[in-house]
Amino acid sequence: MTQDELKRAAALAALDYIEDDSIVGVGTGSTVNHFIDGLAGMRGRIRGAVSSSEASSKRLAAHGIQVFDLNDVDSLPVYVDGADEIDAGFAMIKGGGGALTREKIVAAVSQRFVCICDASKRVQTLGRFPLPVEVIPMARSHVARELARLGGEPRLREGFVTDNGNLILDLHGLAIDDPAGTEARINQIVGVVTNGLFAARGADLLLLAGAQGVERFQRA
Ligand SMILES: O=C(CO)[C@H](O)[C@H](O)COP(=O)(O)O
Repeated sequence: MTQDELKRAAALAALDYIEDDSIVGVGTGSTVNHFIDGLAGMRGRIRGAVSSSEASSKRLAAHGIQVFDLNDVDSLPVYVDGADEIDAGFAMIKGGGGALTREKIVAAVSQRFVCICDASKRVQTLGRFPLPVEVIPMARSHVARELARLGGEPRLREGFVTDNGNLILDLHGLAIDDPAGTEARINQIVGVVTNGLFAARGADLLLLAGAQGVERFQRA
């Protein structure tokens, strides 16, 4: 199977966790695009979705799925999203698509985070994938200097502006032994909106697609 076929298999497995009459939290990325396409088949059974990006909102709307403003929703039973890396403790690096801040917000109001991935995303230690950090534009150089002090090499994502009008610094070469500590530490730098470590609020369920099919792992 190709990587895209594996992503699709993981995404479709997540449909098992969607409750009738619910509003679904929806992430961003190529794996989630398969999930949205699958969700279209449940259109009459769900109330709609809360989306983590303009791209996902557009795709949901194209399928006739109503997109709710998060401010009009108190809580979501399930949030479905992909990841760039996930470790054994279900901490993740996310934000390869630059939607990390809205993803973190929607995940925060969701009762259950269902992570959908192909098997290549599972790692021993987070950090081979560059860690995205969303930054207020005027703080770009200050934040880059502070990130460099942590030991990594920050690189501006050229030509990219987030849905929130901010910039992304991708932090290369940082071995992340303490995901929760690193997440908190980077978020304390003035000018950082948030970073792509999802450790304080990691995944609850991992649907991992490999050659043998989709394996389901519940967070201990
Ligand atoms: O965090 C994300 C977007 O901001 C994505 O979930 C992550 O980048 C994985 O993407 P893909 O499903 O395309 O491999």
